[in-house]
Amino acid sequence: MPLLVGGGAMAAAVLVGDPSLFNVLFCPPSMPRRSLSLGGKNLMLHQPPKPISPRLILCRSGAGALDPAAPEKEIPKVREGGRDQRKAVRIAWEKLVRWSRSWRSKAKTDVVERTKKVVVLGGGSFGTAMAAHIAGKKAEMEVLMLVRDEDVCRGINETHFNSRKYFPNHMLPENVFATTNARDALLGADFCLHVVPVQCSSSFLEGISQHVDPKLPFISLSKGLELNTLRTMSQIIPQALRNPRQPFVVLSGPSFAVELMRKLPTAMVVASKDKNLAGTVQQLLASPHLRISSSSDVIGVEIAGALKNVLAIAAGIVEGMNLGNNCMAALVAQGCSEIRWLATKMGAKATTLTGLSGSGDIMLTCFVNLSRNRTVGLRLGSGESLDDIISSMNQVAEGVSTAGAVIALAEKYNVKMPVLTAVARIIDNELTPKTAVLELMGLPQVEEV
Ligand SMILES: NC(=O)C1=CN([C@@H]2O[C@H](COP(=O)(O)OP(=O)(O)OC[C@H]3O[C@@H](n4cnc5c(N)ncnc54)[C@H](O)[C@@H]3O)[C@@H](O)[C@H]2O)C=CC1
Ligand SMILES: O=C(CO)COP(=O)(O)O
Repeated sequence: MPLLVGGGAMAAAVLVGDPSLFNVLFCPPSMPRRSLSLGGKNLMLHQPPKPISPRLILCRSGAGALDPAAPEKEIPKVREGGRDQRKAVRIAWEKLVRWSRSWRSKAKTDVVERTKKVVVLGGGSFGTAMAAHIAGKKAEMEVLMLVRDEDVCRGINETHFNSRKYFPNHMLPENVFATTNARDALLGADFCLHVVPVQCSSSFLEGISQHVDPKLPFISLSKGLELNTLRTMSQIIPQALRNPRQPFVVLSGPSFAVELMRKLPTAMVVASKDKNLAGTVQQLLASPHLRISSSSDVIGVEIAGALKNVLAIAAGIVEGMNLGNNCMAALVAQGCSEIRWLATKMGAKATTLTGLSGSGDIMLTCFVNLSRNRTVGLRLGSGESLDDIISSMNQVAEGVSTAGAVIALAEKYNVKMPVLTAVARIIDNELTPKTAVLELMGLPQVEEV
């Protein structure tokens, strides 16, 4: 008969299944009972033998938890060790600080020094936050936002606020300006930040391509896949500009615009096939409150950033349906696996998917209410229709369009993606959230891969 060690809630939950299947090994001192009544049966609870095999410890943790008679005289020794340990930790920290200082002393600052103008395509939430961030690096730098709306343009130039839809409480630096004229915006720019939603990026860029210098580095911040073509931004930008050599960098990671605007500590990653360009953009963007890592894994960063938005919708649905924390954790873990399966088949590195653009952004958007994609899911899970949700939103939720593209990609690469497919079916109004959950729970119990 199997031995169940521990008498807490987890053990009780296991026993509820079939108490007769277990012998219970009870761990004092927290539950000084000798018997437990479950399902009408009285179970005998045994004191653990001493010492107990660690293999038997199922549901208690913490040093000495299973040894109530741990000798008092050992305590001073632990305290001695504590002092030594604190010293070791201090030395390790000091080493880190020295390493960091020497690294910083070697860090180049010439990129910011020689940058005179940055153009930001897109005057929405993230475009505005990034414009303010870069402008904050050097007052003499001109940061020019290309926007569509004349009122927004006037507001930025005359009052230094982009307050029509975004950031009514955040004054922009004096060196942020706006224009509705693409030629003026792009003329003489050293870098271009692309922050236009993915689905309209291609037509938008085709319309301004005649003003784009073929050597102008494009830094893409848009996260998603184009619905019918399944293209990522690293494909959309050079194709729309008809220049396969347009310098390209993708910038991604956990970064809500509002927190960047408030200068809260944030970390992102830049990825480019051109290592020098990645390093240059890293220098351009890094600041005391924004850490920028670099990578060469463009496809990994792009796919992670696009798919996390679909997973965030799923997380919102779970929240909206009140399915609990166990369900949320299981769903997000499964979603992470699905993203890894697809992305690695497309050539992404597994390490990218556990980094800032993968796990980092998944944690942020799946678990934090500021996410618009999660909010879409939450409202779907609470019973609202997608049409009502979309028509009441004044900002983009990229996961809605990307969901359809993901399923086509999954088919192309022959990857099973139950959670992300369920999101696409719910968005297409072909499945209710409740049926989706029942069907997902009924899938075969398979080996973890
Ligand atoms: N807001 C955030 O916290 C973050 C957003 N992003 C990504 O940045 C991209 C943009 O997002 P937001 O700025 O937040 O969106 P938003 O909805 O706040 O703004 C979108 C901007 O794009 C413009 N736009 C829309 N359609 C257009 C078209 N056809 N042609 C030209 N411009 C058009 C709008 O006028 C608006 O200025 C998205 O791909 C998003 O995933 C990435 C990280 C963080
Ligand atoms: O990508 C984001 C943060 O990293 C923003 O997420 P949402 O588009 O869901 O708000």
